[in-house]
Amino acid sequence: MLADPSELDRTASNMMPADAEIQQRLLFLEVTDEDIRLLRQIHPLLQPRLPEVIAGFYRHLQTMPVLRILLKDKAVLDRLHHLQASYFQSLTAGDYGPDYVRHRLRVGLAHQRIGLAPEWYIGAYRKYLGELGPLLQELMQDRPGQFLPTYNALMKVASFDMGLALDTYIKASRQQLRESEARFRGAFGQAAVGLAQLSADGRWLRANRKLLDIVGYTEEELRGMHVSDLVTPEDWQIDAPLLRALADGELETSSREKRYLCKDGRRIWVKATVTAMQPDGSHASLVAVVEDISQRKQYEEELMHLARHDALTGLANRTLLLDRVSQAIAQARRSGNQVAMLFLDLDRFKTINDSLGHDAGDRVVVEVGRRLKQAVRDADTVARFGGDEFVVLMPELPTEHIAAALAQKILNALFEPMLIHGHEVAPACSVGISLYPRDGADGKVLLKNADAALYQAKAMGRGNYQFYSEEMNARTLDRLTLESGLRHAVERGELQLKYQPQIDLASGDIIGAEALLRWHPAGQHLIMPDAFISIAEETGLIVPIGEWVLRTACAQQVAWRRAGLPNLRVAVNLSARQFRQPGLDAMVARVLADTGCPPGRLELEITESVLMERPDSAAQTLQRLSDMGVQLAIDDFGTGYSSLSYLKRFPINALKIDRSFVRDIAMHSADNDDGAIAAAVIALAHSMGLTVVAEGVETARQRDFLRALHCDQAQGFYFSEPMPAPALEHLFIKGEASK
Ligand SMILES: Nc1nc2c(ncn2[C@@H]2O[C@@H]3COP(=O)(O)O[C@H]4[C@@H](O)[C@H](n5cnc6c(=O)[nH]c(N)nc65)O[C@@H]4COP(=O)(O)O[C@H]3[C@H]2O)c(=O)[nH]1
Repeated sequence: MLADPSELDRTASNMMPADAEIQQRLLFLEVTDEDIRLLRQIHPLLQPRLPEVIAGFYRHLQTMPVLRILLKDKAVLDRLHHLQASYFQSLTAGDYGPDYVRHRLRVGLAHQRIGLAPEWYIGAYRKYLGELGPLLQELMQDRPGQFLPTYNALMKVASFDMGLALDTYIKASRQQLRESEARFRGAFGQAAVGLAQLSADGRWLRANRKLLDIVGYTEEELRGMHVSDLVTPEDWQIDAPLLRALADGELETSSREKRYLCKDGRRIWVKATVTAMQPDGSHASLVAVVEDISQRKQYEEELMHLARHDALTGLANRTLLLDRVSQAIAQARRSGNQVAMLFLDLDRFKTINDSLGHDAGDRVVVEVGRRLKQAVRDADTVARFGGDEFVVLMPELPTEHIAAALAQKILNALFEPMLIHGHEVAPACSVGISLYPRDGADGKVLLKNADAALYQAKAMGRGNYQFYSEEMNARTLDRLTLESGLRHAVERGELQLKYQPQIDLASGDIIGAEALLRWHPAGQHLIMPDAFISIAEETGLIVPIGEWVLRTACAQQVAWRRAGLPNLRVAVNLSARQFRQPGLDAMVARVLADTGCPPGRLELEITESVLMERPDSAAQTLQRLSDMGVQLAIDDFGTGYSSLSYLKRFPINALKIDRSFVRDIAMHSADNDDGAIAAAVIALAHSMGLTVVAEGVETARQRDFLRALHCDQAQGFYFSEPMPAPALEHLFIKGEASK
């Protein structure tokens, strides 16, 4: 593209030599008045021939491929033609003052701008003079004696022109250099990234404002420093060979994220890209582009932390735990030690959540996390898997006794009550333990097996720990299998009821039995309710299953009566979902009518937390059931944080004291606080006309203790485990016989 004409004029004017210099040049070229006279004389003769000279000149230029490219644009060519014509007109006009010079500079500039290099320029002049020689000779045939002086005069002016043209090249190039340097200085100084020049051996030579801001040094301070002074020793170990490779030309560019040590002692993250400027020259200099990426690194670290930690407790999550397990296994493989995985969940978390709210649940989880951290060694990892599930990883375990000791320590730690929203909560937990290498070769298998052991610990009555054993595997069906199996459990006749006798503490007589559900899928082990009731709840399967339980238990009550047993009471558990199911009372009435069980011989057990979820509608449902004559009991009393006076609003008949409560009070003597509280609860319940049933009585001491407190009834392993209906019949008959 040809430059803007007014810009060309301006630049040409800026380049104008002083008048004295013009005179000096003409003098040196020996341009005389005689020369000017001769040129003026030939001037009119030359004019008609100029187009042919110019055309020949451009034809010549276009014989060179490189020039052909430059001149291919028609507009450029036309403009050059035009300039050339006016040039020729003034060449022999005999006026070589400032206007002439300005014009020459302008033509030179135009050529320089389109990239016509000086060597082509000089070649072009040679072409002119070569063409003009014979032309002059032809035009001056009548004055052959003047040919040489005229040609000589033409040569002098052409040389003057050539000098001016070369001036434009030199001055324009210098100007361009100055401009590009100014641009570079501007860009360098104001760049939004840190920029620096370094010597090949890594000394700082120059740095821009941004870099100085990043590192906190002044340019003078930095100039005396070496790159190794800014990086950490670990980073320098990596950087040193890279710097050598850059200086030796083996590497063009190196880009790394690393830490810089700032003047104020801070360590920041930067991305430094260092490029060798003359990789093959002996004096390579290096240019560094330095970006402060501390913020990005911080976000990355936070993201990384979030991705590997539980947000509520800050403990490791599953991903981080599995990572640590792999490390621990690799380490154990070398040392010959074992790795233990302790899987635990809280025994009463759902109750806490339901009765005290999710906020309280969260606080319990946080506190449990804190206690677990306190219980373990620094090298152990405590992870939370969401909900109330925690896992502790113990690497480098010389013997499994240490895992057992930690499990016991954890059980004790979580048994200690915590104060949440003014309530004393003792979440308690069960623990399942698996060991590498015995129980699995990788984290996932170890987790699965620790979970199976946990399941077993719960089935054994919670609040204890179990090591994994091979037989447990069969019992840990995964959830999906359970769910699909459960759908057909009723129709396939896989459900069974066991009955746990309930004893009148004063007389020792069996006065009733609690129906407890078991599921026995064909060809598999028996499955305990803890493993499937929650799935039945979530899927709604509890509604048909619950009806089956009620119907079977009521039918059993009638069968026992027919078999000659007294009018025993059957207790049946109602789950939360069942309790909220519309038409519950109608269903109960239908079952009672169908089976012939007297309503007063059926006791429905509802947990405290179910009542507290929606107390008003619960009261209405209970009232309808009570109106039918059905007995109502509050199950697991003591775990749900409701007060006795609160329960007054519900038409209930009995209170079942939770077995953890029974275990607590019986561990102490009657004159202790717990004993006093138990005595007060029983007395208060009596004053409200409620029967008190103690659950989970396991020892004679507990029985005696409860009897001394005037507790009415009890059930528990001490009297009998849950058993099939015929077994209960035998037990009853044996008891009668021994009277
Ligand atoms: N450590 C210890 N445990 C004792 C002792 N005496 C009895 N147990 C166990 O304590 C549980 C008492 O039942 P629950 O508190 O209603 O707790 C029941 C109840 O909430 C639920 N469940 C059982 N059957 C049904 C059912 O038909 N419907 C509904 N909705 N839930 C049921 O499953 C829970 C667990 O039932 P099971 O595994 O049969 O566990 C039974 C019983 O075997 C003792 O002395 N020591």
